[in-house]
Amino acid sequence: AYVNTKEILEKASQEFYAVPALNINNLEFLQVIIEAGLEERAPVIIETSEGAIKYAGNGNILRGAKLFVDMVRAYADTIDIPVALHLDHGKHFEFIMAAIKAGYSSVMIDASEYPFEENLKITKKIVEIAHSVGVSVEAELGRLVGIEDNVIVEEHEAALVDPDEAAEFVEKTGVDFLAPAIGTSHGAFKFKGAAKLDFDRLKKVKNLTNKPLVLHGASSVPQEIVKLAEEYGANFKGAKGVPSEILKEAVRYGINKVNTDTDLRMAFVAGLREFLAGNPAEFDPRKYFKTSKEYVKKVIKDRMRLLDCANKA
Ligand SMILES: O=C(COP(=O)(O)O)NO
Ligand SMILES: [Ca+2]
Ligand code: NA
Ligand SMILES: [Zn+2]
Repeated sequence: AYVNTKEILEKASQEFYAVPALNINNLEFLQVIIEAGLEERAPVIIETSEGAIKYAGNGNILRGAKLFVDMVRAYADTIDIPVALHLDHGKHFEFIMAAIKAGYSSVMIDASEYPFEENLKITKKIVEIAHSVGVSVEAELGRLVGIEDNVIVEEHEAALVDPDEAAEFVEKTGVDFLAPAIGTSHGAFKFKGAAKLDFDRLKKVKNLTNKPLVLHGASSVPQEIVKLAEEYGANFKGAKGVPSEILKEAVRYGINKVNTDTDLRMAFVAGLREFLAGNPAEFDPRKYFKTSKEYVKKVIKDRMRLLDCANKA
């Protein structure tokens, strides 16, 4: 069934488990996410960035948004696990409105690069619009280090979430779920030194807001995938993600939505490289994505179990 993201996350927050939010750009990722959800009996949160919407619609934003809603609903309306579609890192009004108009379950308004008051004002406006038509809203406080949606956020600018600000922010905006920056970053090259998240801030944000919380930049960059891809010519030197143990701890302290994009991308390309190296004569796209899809599916199933949302559909 096609549901509102808030429904999935409120339940997760009550029962202290988390659901992976899985980014898609094409049909193949959607197919294996649905298969994984059905096999694990897990709720499914699918998300698309603004770039994915532009990509799918050949630059036409509303067409791209509608394409994803129609694809996701074609699956969701015919299966018995809950499925939600979320706009990830909505930064531009045009994309947020297109997602709402097309029928997304929820939208993120990411105004985290602005000062607090500005972020609050922008987020409040989006919440009013989205809530008026039953769409739920995610917002972000603090900034991730490293590359944030192809905007390089310098180390020194990286500002982790201020828990007291978070309480005021949630109170004044009415946002449904919140992404507190606690030390992660997007992409395959996280952390300068040892992987470390600020759990003290996380616990405070949870206690002060009592809202479902989102961890961005949560890919683990499994080393076996890195090695396999490198065996077939990839160059992923220095790739590093969030260790599983740290993810489990984050869930214990109140993270309920775990944004996962990089791990899916790396599994897909590792499978593609391996398949193409071993099948020089193959040119049927229903075949040469096979290994890629298997690897992506396994990453997703493992993560559903790790986050404890398996058998929670
Ligand atoms: O935060 C993410 C994904 O993060 P990763 O790059 O760690 O998969 N999407 O919004
Ligand atoms: Ca941001
Ligand atoms: Na998001
Ligand atoms: Zn993110």
